[in-house]
Amino acid sequence: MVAPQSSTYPRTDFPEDLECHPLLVVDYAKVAAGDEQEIDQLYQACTALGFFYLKHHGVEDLTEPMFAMGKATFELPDDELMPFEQGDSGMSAGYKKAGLNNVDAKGNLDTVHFINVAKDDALAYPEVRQRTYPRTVVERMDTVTAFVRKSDDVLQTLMAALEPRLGLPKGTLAALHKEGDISGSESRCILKPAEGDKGYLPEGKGDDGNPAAAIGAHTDFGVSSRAFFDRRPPPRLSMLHGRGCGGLQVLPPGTTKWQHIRPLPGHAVCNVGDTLSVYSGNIFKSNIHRVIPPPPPQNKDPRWSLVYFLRPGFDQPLTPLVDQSDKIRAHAAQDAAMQALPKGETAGSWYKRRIKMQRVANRTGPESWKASRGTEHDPNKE
Ligand SMILES: O=C(O)CCC(=O)C(=O)O
Ligand SMILES: [Fe+2]
Repeated sequence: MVAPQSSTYPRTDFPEDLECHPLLVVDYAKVAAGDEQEIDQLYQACTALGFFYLKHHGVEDLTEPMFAMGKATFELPDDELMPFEQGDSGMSAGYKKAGLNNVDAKGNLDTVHFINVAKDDALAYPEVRQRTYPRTVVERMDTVTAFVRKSDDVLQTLMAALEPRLGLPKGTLAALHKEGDISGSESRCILKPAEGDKGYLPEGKGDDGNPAAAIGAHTDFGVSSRAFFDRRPPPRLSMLHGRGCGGLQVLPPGTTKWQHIRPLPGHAVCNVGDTLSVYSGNIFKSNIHRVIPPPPPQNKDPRWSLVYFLRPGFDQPLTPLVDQSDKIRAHAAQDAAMQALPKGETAGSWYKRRIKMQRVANRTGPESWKASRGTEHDPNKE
């Protein structure tokens, strides 16, 4: 069945009867208005799976122009795109061509294209703070700037609402994610092309004989709002927007079975990433997730998604905020993953190592894959 949601994007529906992992729903408008019950719900989501749906977030009208920017970019010929490829040195901003990242220890290749725009570049435009971008991005920088600005505000508001629950003084988390400090914060438009389309790559075979992932199992770095938070360190908060296409899966703690996240119209999927989890002393969870080819009939469609990743300034130490909160100190003291955190990491060193080690060009064997995960210190994660 073709869902009549967008005249420019006909697609099939996510299967109604497919079993999915339920997520708590958080109403952004209520959190922003200081509704204590809603903030409790947000706190609960961050301490359990670290993933939740976010509604009434105000980013709704900014997503289709971002997908249009992505479409124009991915249609460019390779000789125009490749000069902006993110490269093998640990930079995320830029174009990432499908097939240049690994998705598992075996060395299978990813099948998705990214166009990542650094918050630093979007907000400072026309000043170049990290790098330059293809003309399709530059021509639409006002679109990108609006999306980055709004998404960043949403995630900063959520973090600020959580500070009292963590026992943190007001403004502690904002200071770690300060505008103007060079960081890994970025917008990301993702395309997994349909079979036969430009840039399509078939998935390889995993160890279990099933198709390999399109994006391998990982946690996010900071805070994501794609539909919202991801799992696997480095730290962050993210916000994810889809176009109704499935394929995102989570591996709930203590289980071995990957579970689908159902795409819900108008809802972003948000998740806590590694940095926010570490700052909280692991009170908040950064959960492992991945993207697989969407369940039929959506496996015949192109898969589009859009994420905003909020990540701390590169120079910020990556360590639990034990001096600012007794609650965090007490939690970190009895948390095995926090005790095993590598010393001397910054948000930047953690992030760059992970980006770098998932690149095919830097693969030495299963150990380089492991070094890209960010969870190697954590006895509770694979
Ligand atoms: O496309 C998605 O649904 C998830 C993407 C993701 O997890 C990521 O880019 O970190
Ligand atoms: Fe992710």
